[in-house]
Amino acid sequence: MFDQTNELVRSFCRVAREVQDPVNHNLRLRITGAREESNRQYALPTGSDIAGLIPGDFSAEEDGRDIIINHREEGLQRINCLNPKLHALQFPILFPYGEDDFHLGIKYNPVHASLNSKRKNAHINVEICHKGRLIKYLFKYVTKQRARDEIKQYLDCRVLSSFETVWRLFEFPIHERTPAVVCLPVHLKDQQSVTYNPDTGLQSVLEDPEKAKTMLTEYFTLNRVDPEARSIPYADIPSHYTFHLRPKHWARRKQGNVIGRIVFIPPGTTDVYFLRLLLTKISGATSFEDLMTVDGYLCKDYEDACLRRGFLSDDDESQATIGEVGQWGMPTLLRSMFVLLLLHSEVADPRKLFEDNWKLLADDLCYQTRRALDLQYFQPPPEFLRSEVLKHIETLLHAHSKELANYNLPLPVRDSDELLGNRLVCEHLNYDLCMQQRTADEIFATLNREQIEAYHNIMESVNSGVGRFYFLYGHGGTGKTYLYNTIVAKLRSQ
Ligand SMILES: Nc1ncnc2c1ncn2[C@@H]1O[C@H](COP(=O)(O)OP(=O)(O)OP(=O)(O)O)[C@@H](O)[C@H]1O
Repeated sequence: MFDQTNELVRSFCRVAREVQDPVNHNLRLRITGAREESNRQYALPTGSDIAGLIPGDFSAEEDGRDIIINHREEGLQRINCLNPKLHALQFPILFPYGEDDFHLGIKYNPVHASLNSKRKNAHINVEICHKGRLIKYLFKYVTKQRARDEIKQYLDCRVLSSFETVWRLFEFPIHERTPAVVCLPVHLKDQQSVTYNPDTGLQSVLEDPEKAKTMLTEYFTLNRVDPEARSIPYADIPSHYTFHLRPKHWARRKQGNVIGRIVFIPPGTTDVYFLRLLLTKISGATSFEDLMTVDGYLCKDYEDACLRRGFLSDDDESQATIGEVGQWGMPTLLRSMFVLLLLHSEVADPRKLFEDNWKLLADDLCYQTRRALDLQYFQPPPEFLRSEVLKHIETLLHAHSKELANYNLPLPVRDSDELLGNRLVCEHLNYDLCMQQRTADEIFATLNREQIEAYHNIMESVNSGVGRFYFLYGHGGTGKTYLYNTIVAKLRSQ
């Protein structure tokens, strides 16, 4: 592949052939950076910036990253490390087309690259360049990545580890997403986003019928022409149809497992939120007006249509919204959204909505409490977390001049630290449940017959709530503490 695609390799091979000929004894190959402007991602990289690409042992006699060529007549000739062709010579597998350096959109032929690496043709350049240590180094620097700020260097594409190089050359998957998700837009009539070239002029944008088409408008068109599509909700359309861009239209899906997701619109009074709500509930709409029409009556807006269809009479939609956002949103977002719902969405029973969802809204508070108390495994009591959520909601409501009482929500316990109980008790409750369970299981397996008998007696009393009083006695060193520890670990794990 290098012979065919890499200009530098071709030049070297040509010169190599020529120098075999005694007539061309004094032939000279010179590489010049004649390019006026470079499309490289990083100009003139320094050694410290490309820690992974410095060949050699960093020893005193190190000759930098220059390439040395042994010319028959003139002896050793140096190609300076600032020559932009250097990378293509040093790392022919990374820059198979003789590119100057890494840059966005770098040409890459994975089929040829992997074939080449299998055939090991990649060595040809290294031999010509007389840089044998390079091969050693490519493997050696696996353990020699001395990146100072690894994350930054990785993000800047400064470090390309040998694992990654091989991974990409062999086309192993970089990421996986199964099934593929198609994002479905929602917009009001004639309010879709349009991408256009500023040089073409706005009039031509307006006159282009394709610009007026979106997945949503074409969904309406599909419903007009395809009776089978009418039973499928907008969100499920990508599972059955694929969207083509030229011309824009939905066509029946022939293969592939794909799901659709309608873009999230925050709840509020915006019409587009209610349009989305209609699209999630109604199948087969043929136009925006069709969605707004209820029993032959054209409603004044989408909210009106939702009301007439009875979508806003209960809190199902609010519950579903919290449930949906709870899958991916942080609890802070959820709490803000809960308050937004209270403020704008006419929640019928705010108290029930709170009681059903407060645990979701408190997801981060357990962690925050642990950090505040510096007790890593402490499990705050539920009533404490519930009270903390209420405090957060109250603060958010205050920003809108509202009170918890306005929505019939319970009040938080003002001195909620009391709910946490005694600090010493908290410290004793600071244990990892899984670890306790493991310990209990491990020790239990080693108990002797008498210990097991005592264990079952005591545990039965605890589990049944009888609360008997036991006195464990025996000679010193006969395993009383051992048994006690087993029982404690078991009870703590519960
Ligand atoms: N079933 C068991 N399997 C393995 N080791 C055990 C078992 N029971 C007790 N041991 C070990 O025996 C030693 C003494 O046990 P332990 O300290 O529980 O005795 P004790 O009855 O509480 O002693 P003392 O009355 O002196 O406090 C400990 O090293 C403990 O790990």
